[in-house]
Amino acid sequence: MKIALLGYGKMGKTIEQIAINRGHEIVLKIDKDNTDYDITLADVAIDFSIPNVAFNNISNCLNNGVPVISGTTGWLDNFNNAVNLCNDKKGAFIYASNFSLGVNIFFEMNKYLAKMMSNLKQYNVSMEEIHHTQKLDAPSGTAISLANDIISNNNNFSDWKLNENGENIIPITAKRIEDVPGTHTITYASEVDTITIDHVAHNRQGFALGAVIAAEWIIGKTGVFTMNDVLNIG
Ligand SMILES: NC(=O)C1=CN([C@@H]2O[C@H](COP(=O)(O)OP(=O)(O)OC[C@H]3O[C@@H](n4cnc5c(N)ncnc54)[C@H](O)[C@@H]3O)[C@@H](O)[C@H]2O)C=CC1
Ligand SMILES: O=C(O)C1=N[C@H](C(=O)O)C[C@H](O)C1
Repeated sequence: MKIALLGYGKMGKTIEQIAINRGHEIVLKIDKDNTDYDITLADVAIDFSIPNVAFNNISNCLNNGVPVISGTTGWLDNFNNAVNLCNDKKGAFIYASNFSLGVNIFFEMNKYLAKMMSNLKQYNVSMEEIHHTQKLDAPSGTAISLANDIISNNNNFSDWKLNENGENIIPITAKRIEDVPGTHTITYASEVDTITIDHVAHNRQGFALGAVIAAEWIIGKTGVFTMNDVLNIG
């Protein structure tokens, strides 16, 4: 498979190693100094870039009939536009706030726990995410997915806020610490006890492998998909 890497930073480079080990060819490595390219050279594109260029990258792929996987976070104001463009062009597109198998299992655990806690109003939920200091967005895309899944599965919470508490609000704290690949913790606390679940990434390999598996899976398909479709969980 001929792969275009849209974004050749920490994730782009990790994806490159895994893709080559799985027998794929990297035909384009695009970064901020190299944005003039012919996307039709690729069978599939993998976008791990920056929030304000992700939608342009995705649109360019969809307008040229190239299936696209995007892991870039912080651009979701344009998500519905990407979905509409994909449907108009009969293209293929997957966005995931987190491509790792472990986090996708964690997403399911979070939904299950949120549902279980729905009748237990004595518990307040909160979330903490920790990432490296170069991260541009806060809260993380993964934290937003987790919060939205709690809201969909638990009647006690209707919104999330960064560093803000309030009735029916899930407060999210974002910490930035050198070299942390990604840690997410969800806490339900009552006066008598605390229940905590967490996911700790040890490196970026899990995210990158999931993105390459998604790219392999999407070839020949039409539509907007999620990692649940790829991994067949949930
Ligand atoms: N969904 C997931 O599983 C994961 C998502 N991420 C997200 O992926 C994104 C990238 O993360 P990192 O690789 O750690 O960041 P990074 O800062 O190391 O790399 C970003 C790259 O984007 C490039 N870039 C800038 N302008 C561009 C343009 N116009 N076209 C193409 N590339 C351009 C930069 O030159 C750089 O190479 C972030 O949004 C991060 O939150 C990161 C890890 C996992
Ligand atoms: O920027 C990162 O590094 C990560 N970003 C994603 C997010 O915002 O959730 C996924 C992962 O946690 C690493």
